[in-house]
Amino acid sequence: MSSFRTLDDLPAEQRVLVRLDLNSPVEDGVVQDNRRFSRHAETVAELAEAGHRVALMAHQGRPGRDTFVSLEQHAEILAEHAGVDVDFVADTFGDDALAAVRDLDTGDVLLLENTRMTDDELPEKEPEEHAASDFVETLGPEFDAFVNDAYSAAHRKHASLVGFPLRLPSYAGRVMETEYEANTAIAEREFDGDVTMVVGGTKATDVIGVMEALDGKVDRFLLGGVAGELFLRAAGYPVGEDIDTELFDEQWDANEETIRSVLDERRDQVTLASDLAYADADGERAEVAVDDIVEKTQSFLDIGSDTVADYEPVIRDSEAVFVKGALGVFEDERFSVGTVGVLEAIAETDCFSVVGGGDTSRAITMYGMDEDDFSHVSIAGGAYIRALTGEPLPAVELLIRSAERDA
Ligand SMILES: Nc1ncnc2c1ncn2[C@@H]1O[C@H](COP(=O)(O)OP(=O)(O)O)[C@@H](O)[C@H]1O
Ligand SMILES: O=C(OP(=O)(O)O)[C@H](O)COP(=O)(O)O
Repeated sequence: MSSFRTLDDLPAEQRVLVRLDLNSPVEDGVVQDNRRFSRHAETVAELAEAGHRVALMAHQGRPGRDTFVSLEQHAEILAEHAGVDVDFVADTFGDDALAAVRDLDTGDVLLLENTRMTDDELPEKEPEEHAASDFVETLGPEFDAFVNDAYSAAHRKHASLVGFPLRLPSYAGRVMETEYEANTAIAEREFDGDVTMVVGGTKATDVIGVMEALDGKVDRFLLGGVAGELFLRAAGYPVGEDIDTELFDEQWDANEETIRSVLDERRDQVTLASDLAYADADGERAEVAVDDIVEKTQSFLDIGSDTVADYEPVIRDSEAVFVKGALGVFEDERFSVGTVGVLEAIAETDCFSVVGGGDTSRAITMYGMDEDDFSHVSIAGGAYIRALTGEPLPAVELLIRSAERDA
């Protein structure tokens, strides 16, 4: 079977360009520490200790969102976890970035600015087009090798993920290697009993896009979060439209056809919320049955308690449960009932369980649950459900192409 090279194959004393996924929750401008830092720190420490000259790239948020911030704080958090100094330069591939890269000595580590701050990074394009961008053509020649550790971003065809492997000998970092192996093994597993997928979160497009491809693998989908509201909207309920957010209408336009087709063709496999929660005039959690919503006047921020009670027995009767996305805004305790209720129900059973996503997996630690009660907790969300379909991840394919080219 074709495979990629790992750090075990990396020659000594390289100038290495490394892609991490440090995309993190940001609260009031403050980047929140999470498992992505501790996991990537292992790769960074290994490269520094081996005496390579290390320049790191990563993205944070999406342009236009509150989470789209500089990586300056990320350098400090990563340094603490890795136990090595991590310098930061507020530039992606301009003169300041090139000067800092050329200044690297053996064992030094430098973090470049948020890759999404260069226009060349987004949107999705073919690898050949990205490889010909100014970003890749300028930065690439400064290095001997490219290491991709960003498994959780490997479903994206962005310049920093698929452009550099066409220019440089490329290797998988330790996180890429272990997450790829774990998620591939999970995708290949067969289950005799029912397989349930809990679908929520804000990145509805990522999950809705793979629901059809998971046909035959997943018996039942339990819906919540933004994705769940979009399904309720398709079923005729006046929810899932933007009031103060930009989460719904754009994703509705992109996914309406697929949602309607999923509902037409496999309505009995999809369970929608029967009630939703919102903040009332006093700021208290209030719940309403979806049948009683006549007009959309407020934002819904969680599934309701009756829905949690509907979902619990389905989880108890499942042989495997996959979670992608939170069922509500669990960071606010008032709206944690759905996410925590469902995760606790999973933890109490002995079913095979996987919880994925940078944000969603954080609920486990935030609410004092034990990670050992789940079979696998992945720092990847969209990449892990794409892997479940058996479809290749673009950035992984490019690592394999690089190994084949240099064989
Ligand atoms: N109804 C909702 N409205 C707004 N945000 C929601 C809602 N339900 C869940 N969320 C948010 O979804 C986020 C997780 O979504 P997403 O980024 O898609 O997942 P992950 O990063 O875990 O892959 C959580 O941080 C939670 O606050
Ligand atoms: O956090 C990520 O994905 P995830 O939320 O599916 O785990 C990745 O960093 C990809 O980020 P993106 O979904 O803005 O391209």
